[in-house]
Amino acid sequence: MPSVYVDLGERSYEVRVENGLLARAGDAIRSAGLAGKAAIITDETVGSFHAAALTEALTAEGFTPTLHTIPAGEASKSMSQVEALCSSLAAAGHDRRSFVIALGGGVVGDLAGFVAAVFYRGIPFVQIPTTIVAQVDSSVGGKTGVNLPEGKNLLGAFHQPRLVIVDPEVLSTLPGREYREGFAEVIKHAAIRDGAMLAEIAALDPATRDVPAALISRNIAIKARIVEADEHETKGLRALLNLGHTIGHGIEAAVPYGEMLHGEAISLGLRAALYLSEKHAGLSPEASQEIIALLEKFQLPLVLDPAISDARVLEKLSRDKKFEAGQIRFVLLRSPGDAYVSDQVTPEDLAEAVAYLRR
Ligand SMILES: NC(=O)c1ccc[n+]([C@@H]2O[C@H](COP(=O)([O-])OP(=O)(O)OC[C@H]3O[C@@H](n4cnc5c(N)ncnc54)[C@H](O)[C@@H]3O)[C@@H](O)[C@H]2O)c1
Ligand SMILES: O=C(O)C(=O)C[C@@H](O)[C@H](O)[C@H](O)COP(=O)(O)O
Ligand SMILES: [Zn+2]
Repeated sequence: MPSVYVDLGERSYEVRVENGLLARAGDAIRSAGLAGKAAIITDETVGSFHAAALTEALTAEGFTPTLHTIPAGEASKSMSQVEALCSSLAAAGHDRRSFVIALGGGVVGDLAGFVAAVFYRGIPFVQIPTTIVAQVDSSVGGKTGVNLPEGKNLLGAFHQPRLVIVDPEVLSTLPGREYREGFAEVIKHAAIRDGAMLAEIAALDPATRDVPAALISRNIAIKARIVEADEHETKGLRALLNLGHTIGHGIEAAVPYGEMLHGEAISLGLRAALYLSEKHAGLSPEASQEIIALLEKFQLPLVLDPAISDARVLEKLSRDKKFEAGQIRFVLLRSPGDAYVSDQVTPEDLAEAVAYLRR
């Protein structure tokens, strides 16, 4: 199973993709050069399934980990949890030689990564992603942070992990809804950079809940190459990974955090981005439909709930981090695999695209 190396100079690291790797996590972490005291951060659900195996694997290698558990769900991606976790780490005797292990989905990864970025002004961390979203996307690239009531991911830091441990076997405990949402980010990666991957996704049978390890690696590699070229999203390339996220984040933040899963909101955001790509980027309706059919295949939402008002979505998305000095920067697709950042999209277009999601 191909592992992926993320080449970022002194911040480089390996993303190891291996079945059963969780049980060998202690050895993998030691081999990556980490030797201090470990703080495992997880959520209640993931912890109940996988924390014991991780603790055993670490103990077998001579680590003495402490366990810090948060409630499951997006509402935990908050500054109050950052403070609570930092206090918990300090109380457990962690210091600047310690390191954090994020065991969980994107919520745990973003939150624990941010804790690692700020605790004692920064300590190392390891990602052990347990959802598809986290294995193919959030565990790689070093974007860490939390939400504000005003919008998604508005506080954060770039802090690269020292190692990412991807064990596809941990996905066996993932509920169906979380399995399906993961494909929004997979379909996004195909749309941005790898049109041929759309056919591979189309060949999967969601009923089998299969997630081929090769598909996970392929997604990690797509993201890794983009992150290597534009680690801090200053060159207009990393912003491509935000396809579907301007309107998607607006929708995710328009309801109480956790009500809609990230991938579900991104599915709606992708449909809106495809609409604007047909309007401004010459995307063919056939290509657009090919991508929508995949979102449908994974039963992802495509129509916006009438209870969520357009005005609320537009207010939340107005804080999109890609916008600068009032200029809207929006990711469009010319064709599958060919995305770019456009400054052609107007506020009226955004309102039109949100309204389009009613149909
Ligand atoms: N940093 C990045 O680059 C990046 C990329 C994509 C998404 N994200 C962020 O990731 C978050 C979404 O991540 P997510 O979709 O993984 O959500 P999540 O972490 O909330 O996980 C979803 C649910 O699945 C449960 N779960 C996780 N792994 C499980 C397992 N193996 N077995 C059983 N249950 C399990 C969790 O307890 C949770 O209830 C959002 O906050 C999003 O903004 C960040
Ligand atoms: O890693 C990136 O860059 C991404 O954009 C990946 C996204 O899937 C992810 O949701 C990310 O957290 C969004 O970043 P943000 O900067 O828009 O908050
Ligand atoms: Zn995302």
